[in-house]
Amino acid sequence: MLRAHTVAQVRAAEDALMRTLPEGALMQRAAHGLAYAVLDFLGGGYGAKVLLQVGAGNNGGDALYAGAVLARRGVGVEAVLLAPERAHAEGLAALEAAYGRVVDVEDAQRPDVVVDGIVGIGGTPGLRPDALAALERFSEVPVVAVDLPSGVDADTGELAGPHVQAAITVTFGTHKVALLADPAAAAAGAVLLVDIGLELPEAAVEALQSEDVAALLPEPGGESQKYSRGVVGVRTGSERYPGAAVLSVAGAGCGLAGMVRYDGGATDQVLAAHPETVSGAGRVQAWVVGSGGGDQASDALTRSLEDGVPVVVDADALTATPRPVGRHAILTPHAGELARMLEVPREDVEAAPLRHAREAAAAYDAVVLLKGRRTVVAHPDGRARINTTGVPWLATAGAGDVLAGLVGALAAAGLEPFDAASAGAWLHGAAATLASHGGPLRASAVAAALPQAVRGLRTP
Ligand SMILES: NC(=O)C1=CN([C@@H]2O[C@H](COP(=O)(O)OP(=O)(O)OC[C@H]3O[C@@H](n4cnc5c(N)ncnc54)[C@H](OP(=O)(O)O)[C@@H]3O)[C@@H](O)[C@H]2O)[C@@H](O)CC1
Ligand SMILES: Nc1ncnc2c1ncn2[C@@H]1O[C@H](COP(=O)(O)OP(=O)(O)O)[C@@H](O)[C@H]1O
Ligand SMILES: [K+]
Repeated sequence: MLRAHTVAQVRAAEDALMRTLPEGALMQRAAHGLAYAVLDFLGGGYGAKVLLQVGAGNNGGDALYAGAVLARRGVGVEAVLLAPERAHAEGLAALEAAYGRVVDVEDAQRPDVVVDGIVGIGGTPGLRPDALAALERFSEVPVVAVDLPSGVDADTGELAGPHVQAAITVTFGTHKVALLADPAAAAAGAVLLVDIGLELPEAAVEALQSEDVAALLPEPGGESQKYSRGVVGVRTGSERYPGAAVLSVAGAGCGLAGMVRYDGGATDQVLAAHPETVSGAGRVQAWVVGSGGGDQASDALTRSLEDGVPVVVDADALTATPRPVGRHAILTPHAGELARMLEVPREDVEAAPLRHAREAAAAYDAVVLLKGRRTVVAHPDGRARINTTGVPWLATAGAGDVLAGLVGALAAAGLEPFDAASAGAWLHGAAATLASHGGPLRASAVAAALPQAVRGLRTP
């Protein structure tokens, strides 16, 4: 499991560890990890040029110490001090002892990499004008961010004005929430974690990794039969929107549940595309409702909720969902749908997806899966997972229908709603990556790639 912690949690863990270590040891660990990440990024040290942007706090200290390591490896290191009188004194001495140079930003040479040591977990979101001006001098040069891309809100993943756009972020001890949650996570680039030995409490936000998903997936045994593996019922689509039914059944029929029942208005099309589907109502272990359901979505939702089994609620059924609906429901809105449910502007949801998913989970007392580049799965008890698989090509019509069916299959197979939603999002993204091969994809291709994504988890 990849874990992200809040600033308060990180500070407490750092304080506890620092009491057991010689002065400055922790920063040395961080700075060495940072320096080697920069060397990797440069593909070697000798003859390369690095510019450090150094703020007044310990984030700047990390950059200065790393600069000293780089300078000793033959890198030409220059440092711009944004607050010269408050720059980390020992770090600055180390840099100068290694023949790194302090320069005014207008005198700096064009570097191969800018190291952003402006501000880390001690910052207020946004960037001050002097920091912004220093960054703009070499705006086309890739940035390695220290701990966080400066300017983002570490605990929420929200933005408040200008921020660094990094190629990579080298973070220390644990991920910060902003490195998982969009929109800030989109500013971090690839994230590298340097272990500095922190003992951390339960994470504020998690991201499932392949081994976590593998452990959650159902495993049929010799005694299994189709009913014991779980039956997923699908009440999606309509005469007007048969495609949504075909796609949600494609997701539900990924093979992780034992059987798919279809009980909606597009039976002929569903059976033509998926002959293994059983048509008509019957006993199920989870329902999927809403996608392409039009006017019938609300009725399908009401009937499905009466069964007391998990219900995946998508698209047209979302605004008809009672508040609270209860913990057997899994709501799967995109930002526009969640905005309508919470009666807020869509931009507000996009600017703060983690916060809005959590608010909705509390308001509905249900698991909420908010779709996006970084899909958020929020539990009403406050837990949250963020999905890191997928490719932008997945933003295509019908992809959400496949996801709803897949999550329904996992719930029918016995996963808790929170696990079904988060493992479903992971597999959906992994299947999209396989189907894409770096190019465009169709939603049906994502469904077709699901068995391969599952196989990939099972092959050591
Ligand atoms: N503690 C440890 O053992 C370890 C700590 N580590 C490292 O320390 C970092 C935390 O260091 P920190 O607490 O010194 O705060 P930090 O992030 O440098 O920011 C404070 C400075 O930024 C300034 N500033 C604020 N907002 C700003 C803005 N919007 N735009 C511009 N400037 C702004 C603010 O200025 P002021 O408000 O004082 O004028 C203040 O001077 C952490 O992220 C990690 O990198 C690692 O080495 C591991 C061991
Ligand atoms: N920029 C992006 N990068 C990766 N995945 C994305 C991005 N934008 C959206 N997605 C994913 O694409 C899917 C789109 O689903 P949705 O919006 O419900 O489409 P539809 O309603 O047409 O099926 C979701 O799984 C979502 O997480
Ligand atoms: K930084």
